[in-house]
Amino acid sequence: MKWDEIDREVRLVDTSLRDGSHAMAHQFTEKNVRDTVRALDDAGVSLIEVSHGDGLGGSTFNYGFSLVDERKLIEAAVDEAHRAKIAVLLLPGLGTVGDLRVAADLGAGAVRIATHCTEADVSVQHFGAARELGLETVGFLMLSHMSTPEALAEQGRIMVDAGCQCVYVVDSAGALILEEASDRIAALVAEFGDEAQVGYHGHQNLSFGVANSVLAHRAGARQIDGSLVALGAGAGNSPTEVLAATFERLGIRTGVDKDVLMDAAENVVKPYITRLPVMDRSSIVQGFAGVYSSFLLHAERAAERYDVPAHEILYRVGAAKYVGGQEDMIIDIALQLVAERGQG
Ligand SMILES: CC[C@H](O)CC(=O)C(=O)O
Ligand SMILES: [Mn+2]
Repeated sequence: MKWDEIDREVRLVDTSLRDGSHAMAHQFTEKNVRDTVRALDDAGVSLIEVSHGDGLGGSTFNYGFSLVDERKLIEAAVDEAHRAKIAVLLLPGLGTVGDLRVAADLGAGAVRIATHCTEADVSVQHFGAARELGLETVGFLMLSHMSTPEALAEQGRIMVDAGCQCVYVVDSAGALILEEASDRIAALVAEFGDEAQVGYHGHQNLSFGVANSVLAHRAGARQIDGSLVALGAGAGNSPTEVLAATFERLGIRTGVDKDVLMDAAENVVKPYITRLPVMDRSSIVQGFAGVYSSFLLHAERAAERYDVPAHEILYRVGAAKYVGGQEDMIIDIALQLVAERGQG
C-alpha cells in the first residue's frame, strides 16, 4: 500500500532532522540521520524533513555552518527510507531553484517552501519549479502570529495558486495560544476548500505545541509537524511521540506506531542530543515576545560574547519585530545593551 492510500485522519510529519538542526547547531552526523530516518520509517511516519535548519543553502556564516554537507545527509536519508518520503526545506533567496533540482536528483520527494507570513509572493517560481520536478509541495507561512487569520489566508492563496498542495500555519515563535492557532487554520481551510490542505507547525516556547495541534486538527488541519524529543529551535517543536500518543488517545488515526516512536525518542535521538530543548527563561521570552525560535542560539552566543543577558536581547528582538534573515541584528542589540550599561 502506498503512503498516500493509508487510512489516517491526520498526517504526522517529522522535522527532527531539519528544525532540530538549529538545536544541534547544525552538527548532525550521517549516522544521526541514518538512525533517525530508519526509526521514523519503521514507525510509519510518511514524510521526514532533512536539511540545514535554515533550509537548502543555509550552511553560511550568518546562519551557521553544517558539520556535514546537507546533500550528503539528504542522500543518506533517501537511502534509509524504505517507505517514507524525504522532504527538504527551502527559503527563497537563501536556497535557489538550482538547489531544489539537486535535492530532487538526490531523491527528495517533497519540498517545504518557507516565507515570512506576509511575503508569499517570493515563493511563486519555486512552487512552479517544484511541481515541474514532480515534488510534493508544502508552503510555510512563518511567524504566523504576526498576521491576522484573514491576511494569512490571502498569503496562502498566493502559494496555492502557484502550485502549493498544503499551506502551513507556522508558529515559529511558539507564540500562538489555543484559538489564536485554530482561528488561523480555520481561515486557511475556508479559503482553500478542497484545493489544498492546511498544516500546523508548533513550537513549545509557551508549551502549547501539542494542544494547538489538537485544535488545529479540529479546525481542519490535515498535516501536523513534530520532532522526536521536541528536537527543534527555541523550546523545541511539538514532540512527535507525544502527538502520536495524544491523537491515539483521542481516537484520531495517524497511521503511525506511538510505541515505536517513543522507542526512537528514548534510544535513538535522546542519546545524541547535545542540548535538550527546554522551556527556560530565554525560550519563554521568545514565545511571549514573538521571537523566531531559531534566534535562540544566536542570542545565547551574543550574550556570552558581550556579557549581557540573552533574555534581554530577546525581549528587544521581539519589540523590534525582527524576522528570519535578520540574525545579525542580534549582535546590534547586544552592542546597544553594552552601550547603555556604559552610560548607566
Ligand atoms: C529558518 C526556517 C525556520 O526554522 C522554519 C521553521 O521551522 C519555523 O519558522 O518555525
Ligand atoms: Mn520551526
